Amino acid sequence: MQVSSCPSGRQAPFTVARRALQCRAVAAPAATAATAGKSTEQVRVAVLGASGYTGEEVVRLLSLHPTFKVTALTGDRQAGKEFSEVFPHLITATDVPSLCKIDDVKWDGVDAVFCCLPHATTQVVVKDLPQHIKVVDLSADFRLRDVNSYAEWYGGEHKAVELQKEVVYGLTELHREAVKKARVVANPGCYPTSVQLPLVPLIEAGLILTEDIIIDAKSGISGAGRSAKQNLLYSEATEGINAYGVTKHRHMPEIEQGLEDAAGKPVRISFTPHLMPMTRGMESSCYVKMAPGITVADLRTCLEAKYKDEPFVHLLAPGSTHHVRGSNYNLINVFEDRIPGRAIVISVIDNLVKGASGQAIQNMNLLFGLPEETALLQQALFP
Ligand SMILES: NC(=O)C1=CN([C@@H]2O[C@H](COP(=O)(O)OP(=O)(O)OC[C@H]3O[C@@H](n4cnc5c(N)ncnc54)[C@H](OP(=O)(O)O)[C@@H]3O)[C@@H](O)[C@H]2O)C=CC1
Ligand SMILES: CC(=O)N[C@@H](CCC(=O)OP(=O)(O)O)C(=O)O
Repeated sequence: MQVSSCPSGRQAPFTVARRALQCRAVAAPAATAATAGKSTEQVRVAVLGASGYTGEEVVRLLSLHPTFKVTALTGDRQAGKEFSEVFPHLITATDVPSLCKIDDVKWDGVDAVFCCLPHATTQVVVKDLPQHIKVVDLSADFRLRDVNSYAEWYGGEHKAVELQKEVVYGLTELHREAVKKARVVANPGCYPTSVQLPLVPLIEAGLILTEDIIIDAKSGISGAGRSAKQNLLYSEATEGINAYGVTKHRHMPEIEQGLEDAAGKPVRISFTPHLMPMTRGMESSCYVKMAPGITVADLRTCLEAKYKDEPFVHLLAPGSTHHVRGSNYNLINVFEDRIPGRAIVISVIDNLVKGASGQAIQNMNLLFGLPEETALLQQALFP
């Protein structure tokens, strides 16, 4: 099967084109932001749920953003506190407002909202935001197009059915053009990001079969958020690996929605997530069956062609969470299985960055006409 005109074979490291893209992004002037049709120097940003892990990560990454200025931060139990009291490590984030309750935010002083609230809480908040505000929602509340599916997997009726119809699912590399035109973006879940980025192009190209996809995924503990839970106690999470949500994790319908769009037919996956004794990082090992006559070189050629100009997605050995820690990168690798006709696709991200806050900023940059990479080109922290 003809899959691409790109050279196949070895993993391609950075290309000249990518380097040029990255340099351009760093030099981008702040005055290019456009909001509600008018040019503006700064975009005023509210982070809802800023006392949680993803909210903190948005503020940390925005400390290097030339255009987005934080003008409101909310917390629930932590409301009333200085942000620096809750997160003393953010040395330069001293000019940000203190944490307030959502009801106390002055919305006419806000152009953009990063919504980092728990799911179910989010729908009611986002639905009532003034129309001039652009929103990237990090929760799962708007990710499933089918509100009945939402009710089934999240255990409650959808509370913003009309708004759901206009929301764009923002897996940036795959939905960039739709994101640019959106007002409200549903930021993908961390597991769905790590799985869809490698598998969607392979399914679209007809290179892998959709009948027999097995995903063995692992997440760092920060994936569960900052609030106290018994299974997250050091004594119960360290020195062990815990499979959870077996056969019923709520990221399954989200992954299937993306793979079904790519396949044009129903897809059922086998997906098992594991809680790993590490703070950050996510690794998804995807076991797939190749279409007749297809080789691993074809899979690699397809992914190289798809992502050759993308700043954040790279085909690179060997696929360790150490290589993406604190960064917005997704590293993918493809191996030939010992069982003939099968391949193993490994994908790693940082759950809090490409899996949440980094991708949210990537999407928000697009909503305001900014270079997508703005404030996101940090390399991974290693070791
Ligand atoms: N952690 C991750 O890796 C990822 C998380 N997500 C999603 O992002 C969202 C945020 O996750 P995360 O940051 O980890 O969660 P956290 O538990 O760390 O933070 C939740 C935040 O929401 C606030 N909050 C909680 N309940 C309410 C409420 N009833 N009203 C108003 N504010 C409230 C908390 O305030 P306070 O602490 O002051 O009480 C806190 O600021 C969730 O929907 C999560 O599923 C998505 C991808 C990855
Ligand atoms: C380790 C851990 O508990 N991870 C979370 C996923 C985090 C994420 O992306 O979740 P949302 O869909 O809620 O946004 C979980 O499995 O529920």
